[in-house]
Amino acid sequence: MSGPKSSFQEIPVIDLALADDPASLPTLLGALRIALTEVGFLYVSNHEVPQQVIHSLVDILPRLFALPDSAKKAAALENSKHFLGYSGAGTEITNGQADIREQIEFATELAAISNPDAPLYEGLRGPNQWPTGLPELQPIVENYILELTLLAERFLVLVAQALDLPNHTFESFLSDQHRLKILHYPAVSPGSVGQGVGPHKDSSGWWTFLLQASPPNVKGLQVLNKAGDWIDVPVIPGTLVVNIGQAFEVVTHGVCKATIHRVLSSDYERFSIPFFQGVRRDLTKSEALGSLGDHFSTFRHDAGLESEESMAIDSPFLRGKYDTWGECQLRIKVRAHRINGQKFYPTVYKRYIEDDA
Ligand SMILES: O=C(O)CCC(=O)C(=O)O
Ligand SMILES: [Fe+2]
Repeated sequence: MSGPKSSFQEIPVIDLALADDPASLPTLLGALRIALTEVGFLYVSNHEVPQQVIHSLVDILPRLFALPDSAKKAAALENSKHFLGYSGAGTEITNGQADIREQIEFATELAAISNPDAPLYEGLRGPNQWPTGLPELQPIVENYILELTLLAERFLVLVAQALDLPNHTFESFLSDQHRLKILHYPAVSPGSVGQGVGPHKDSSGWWTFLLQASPPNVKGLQVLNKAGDWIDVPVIPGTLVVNIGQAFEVVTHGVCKATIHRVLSSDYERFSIPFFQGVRRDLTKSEALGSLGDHFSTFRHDAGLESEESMAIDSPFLRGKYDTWGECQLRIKVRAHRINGQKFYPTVYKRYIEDDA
């Protein structure tokens, strides 16, 4: 066991351009390994998502959220069995409290599953809903999802290398559906602070890639360090914020942590866009724990990385009664959006709501 682990005070920036030259790659991988095992949050710069793809999306946000209610309602999430579409501020609950943010959730465009024998969680797959009155939105969002899908895959190769694993180790955990949330945190009255989104670990994906889409003077995102202090994650133009999701924490046996974070509302409105790289819905607990267990047990013997907490993974996926990642996801969605749960998943609604595992 090493001494007390350093409690990070800021979020590291990983320059992906260093991967282009074999001479600088080891520097990148060393920094990434520290970010993975000691912080769980990082920025990436030189990520190669075309600036025009990002700018088009950022530019359209004010118009998107200024659409009339009727245009937003045309894409209402509560009409989607797949939990895709628009939901108003206060309708989503994190940590038992309503979040002050409105959002529109999209995903890789997929047809709904029609096989009645498919597991219930396959209902998460399905088509996007688009608000009316803003036809430019669809190609902009689709391009962005495509670029982020590619970036996220490239990034996983570096993560594998940083953790001494073969390049494509993590691809086998990915699903056909990645999800994108476009978030608007309205300003709260001057001087007050509200729950933009409550403290949480990301539970919907393998990794999260977040575009903070407001100017640098707009604060809000914070990360909890090991000493229990909230550390600001300021906007750094040209970067994306990248953080670990719970499935990755499970597969790495807690060596790489899904770090807790939150957003505080302020007297500035704020826009942000997390991309959640999807995890295979049929991934079971035994597969998640078994596949790389031996590899990560060697990390725990490595003096620099040994820690109690890395052995006690706190995960609803592991704790809960549901064996697949897909069912765990469906439960999360039903609990976050109860109208949809009641309407589309009546056979499991009560069980999921009452199960606080
Ligand atoms: O808006 C942000 O900066 C973070 C959002 C977030 O943590 C989430 O939606 O999981
Ligand atoms: Fe999050």
